[in-house]
Amino acid sequence: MTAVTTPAAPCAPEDVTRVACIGAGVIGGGWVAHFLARGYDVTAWDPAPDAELKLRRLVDAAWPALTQLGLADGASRDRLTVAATLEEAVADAQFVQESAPEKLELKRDLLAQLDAAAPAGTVIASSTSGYPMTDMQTTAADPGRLVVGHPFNPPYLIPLVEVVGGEQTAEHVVTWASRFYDVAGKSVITMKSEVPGFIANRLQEALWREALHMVANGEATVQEIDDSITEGPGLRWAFMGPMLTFALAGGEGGMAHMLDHFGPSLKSPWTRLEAPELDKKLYDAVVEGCDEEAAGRTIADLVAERDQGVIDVLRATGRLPQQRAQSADQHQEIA
Ligand SMILES: NC(=O)C1=CN([C@@H]2O[C@H](COP(=O)(O)OP(=O)(O)OC[C@H]3O[C@@H](n4cnc5c(N)ncnc54)[C@H](O)[C@@H]3O)[C@@H](O)[C@H]2O)C=CC1
Ligand SMILES: C[N+](C)(C)CC(=O)CC(=O)[O-]
Repeated sequence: MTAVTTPAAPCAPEDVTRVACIGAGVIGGGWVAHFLARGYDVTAWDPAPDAELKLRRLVDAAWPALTQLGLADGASRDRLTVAATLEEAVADAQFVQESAPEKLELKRDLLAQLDAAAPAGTVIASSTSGYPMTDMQTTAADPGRLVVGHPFNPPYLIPLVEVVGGEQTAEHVVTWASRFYDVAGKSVITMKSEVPGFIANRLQEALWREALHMVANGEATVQEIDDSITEGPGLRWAFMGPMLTFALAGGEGGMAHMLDHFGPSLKSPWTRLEAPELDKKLYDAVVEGCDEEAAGRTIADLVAERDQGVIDVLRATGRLPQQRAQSADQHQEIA
């Protein structure tokens, strides 16, 4: 990384009070809800004519879940402003989160525009699901302040953010962004190098590719694929990742025995490496399978069900923000 002329951020991550969210769809709207619930003043901008209506609807739908999680002091939906222009949105922002459509040219142009409009040094993060920042920062005057902050849907409930800079990102910007997300209540993985898809999407993509192969070949239905995860490995993955889970598959011998025992089967023809053609037949099969599985539940019903499910899992595994704070206090008392 080349830390060149990028100035320091206008304030420390702990002192940020004003955040701008650019692009207010599924993810941008989710970020808005998260930052409002954590007590920030949020200014949003989105070029779609109905964006404000949809954004306020999304925030209203998320608010009951956020209230259950525990709102920060002073948190209020009234602290959301929807700006008329991009320039107005970022004019006095202390942090900018970009969540526009996943199109490389659009991201390049938008990040350059944001760089031109935001106060010098303000860190600008992209929610991109997989573009390396190196490919997106090519036209900005100060590429050093651009960094990836990849969230998970919905950003107001799923803690993880993957932070990674591009070749031209200043190192102090990566550090600042990671600390800021941490202060803002997220769980941060700061990656040392750029990997397309980062860590989690690379893993999810492999699973997704195999699921599509099975649907395309009539080997499993959409419902069976979902059940195979929610009734199986998904239950373990909520609190123990695939590595440690498999270490337990080796019994007393742990991962070493697991590798000796099952390692050779990695060469068995279980996976199909190439992505399947997403032709009309497969497209329709996946869409219809999801409709069948939803069995009349609307997207709003499913969002509410998912939100409650995530909260229940966080609560059951001691990871609600108030539970984390309590356990930190207990550790301090013991020490
Ligand atoms: N949907 C998901 O599950 C996740 C998406 N992401 C990433 O978040 C970003 C946004 O994705 P979604 O929210 O799903 O898309 P979306 O389609 O729901 O929202 C995109 C929003 O950007 C607005 N927009 C269009 N042109 C724009 C421009 N030039 N400047 C600013 N806003 C513009 C649209 O009006 C729309 O409201 C993408 O980079 C995506 O890869 C990241 C994690 C998860
Ligand atoms: C579907 N997606 C690739 C945009 C998903 C993500 O990027 C993360 C998530 O929420 O799973």
